Amino acid sequence: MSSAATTTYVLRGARPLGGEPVDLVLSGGVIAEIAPVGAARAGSEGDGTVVVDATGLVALPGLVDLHTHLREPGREDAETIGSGTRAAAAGGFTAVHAMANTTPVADTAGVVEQVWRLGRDAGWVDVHPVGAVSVGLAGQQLAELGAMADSAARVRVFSDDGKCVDDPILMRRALEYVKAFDGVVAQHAQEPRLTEGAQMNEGVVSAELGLAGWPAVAEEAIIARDVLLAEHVGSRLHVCHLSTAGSVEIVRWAKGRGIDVTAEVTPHHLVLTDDLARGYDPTFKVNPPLRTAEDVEAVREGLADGTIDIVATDHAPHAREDKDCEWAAAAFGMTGLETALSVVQQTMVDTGRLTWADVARVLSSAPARIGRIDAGEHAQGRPLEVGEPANVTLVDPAARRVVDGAGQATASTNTPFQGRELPGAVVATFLRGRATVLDGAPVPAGADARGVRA
Ligand SMILES: NC(=O)N[C@@H](CC(=O)O)C(=O)O
Repeated sequence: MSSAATTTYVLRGARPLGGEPVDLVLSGGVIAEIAPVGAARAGSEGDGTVVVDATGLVALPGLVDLHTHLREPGREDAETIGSGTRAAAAGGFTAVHAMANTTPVADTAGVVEQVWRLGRDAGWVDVHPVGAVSVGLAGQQLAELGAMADSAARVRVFSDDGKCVDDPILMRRALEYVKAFDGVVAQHAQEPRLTEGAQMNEGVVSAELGLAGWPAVAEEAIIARDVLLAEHVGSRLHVCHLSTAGSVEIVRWAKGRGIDVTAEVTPHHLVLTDDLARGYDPTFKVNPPLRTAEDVEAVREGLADGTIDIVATDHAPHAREDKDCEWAAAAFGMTGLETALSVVQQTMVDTGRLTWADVARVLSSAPARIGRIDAGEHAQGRPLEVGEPANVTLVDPAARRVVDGAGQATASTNTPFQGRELPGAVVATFLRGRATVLDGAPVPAGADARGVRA
C-alpha cells in the first residue's frame, strides 16, 4: 500500500469545521497550505494538481470510529475487512477500531496482527484492532493483553464487546493491567443474569408484544460498578454504546467526581425508539436495545453537554439468514458506518445542539484520543492545520438522500434507516492525502483522481 499520496488536491472553497470558506491544499500526505479562496499557490491544474469544487462543503478531520464490527476472520459472508473499511471510507471515516468478537476471537497477538495487516493492505482506512479482554470472550481468564499491546497492531483498546466482562475480579485485573501501556477497557455494560433471554428494551412495548425485556438497570448497574472500580484502581474506563437516561446520570456523576471515564452513544440510540419493535422487524433488534423517547432525549442532552464523549457506530453487519427470520431467532445488530454522520447532523447539528466543530470532536478527535491514535506517523483526529496529516472529510450538509441498504458499500443490508430520508452526504474522504472517496463514490487505491468535480 502506498501511504504517500502523489496527487495534490486543492479543495476550493471548503469550510473547515463549518467556518469561512478557504482553499485547503493536500499535498505529500499533509495539509500543505490553507489560503483564501482562489489564492492557493498550488491552485492551477496540471502537473498532478486536482482542483475539487468544495463550495458549500464542510471540511472535517477524517472521522474515527471506536466501535466497528468487521466480521473478518470468520463471518466474511456478512462483511470483510475490505467491504467494511470501504463502507467506512464512504461514511467519511479514515480510521476504525475493529471489535474482537470474530472467529477466531481477536485475543492473541497473532489474530490482531492479521486484522491489522489486512486493513493496511485494503488501504481504505487505518484499522486498529480491539483486543479481547478475556480468552475467547468467555469471561474466565485474561487474554494476552500485553502481547497484543506490544504487537505490530499496537492494541490500546480492549473489549469483550458483545459480552459483558461481568466478573468484577476479571474487570479489576483488566483495568489494572492496561495501565502499563496506557490502554483502556471498553465495557459492554450488560448484567447477564438480568438480561437472560432478553429480546428488546423492558417497558410498555415489550409487555405489549410479549417479548422478554432488557431492563435499563442491567446496563446501569454495570456502569455504576465499573466507574467505582476504575476510581479504585486509578485506571481508564470507556463505556460502550450507552443507551439509557440513568446511564447518562451515572457517567455525569462519575465525571464530576474526577473518575477517568469516557462514554459513547451510537447514532441509532440518538434517534430510534423501542416503538419500532411493534412491526417485529428484526432490523430493529440490537444490543443494547432501542430505548424510549425519554432515553433518546437524555443521550442527546448528554452528548450536547459533554457527558457522552463520542459517537461510535457499533456497525454490526449480519448475513441475510441471520436477520430474515422471526424476531426471537434473529441476531442483534444494525449497520451504521454509512449513515452515522447524517444521523448526527439530523439529530444534533440541524437541531442546534452541536456545531460542526463539536462534530469534529465527537466523531474524530475524541475517539482518536481515547484509542490513543492521535499521535505519531499515522496520527488521526488532528486539527485541520498546515503540517497535519491530510485526513479530511468533505460533507455536503445541504444534500438529502434516501437510504438504500442494497446500494451501500457494506456487504450487509441491515440498515435501520432503509427508505428514510437523511440530511448530509459525504462527498470526499482523504486518507493522508489520498482520495478514498470522490464525488460520493469509493475510489480504490491506484485510481486516485477519478471522478472529480473539477
Ligand atoms: N451491537 C449488536 O447488536 N451486535 C454486536 C455485538 C453485540 O451484541 O453487542 C454484533 O457483533 O453483532
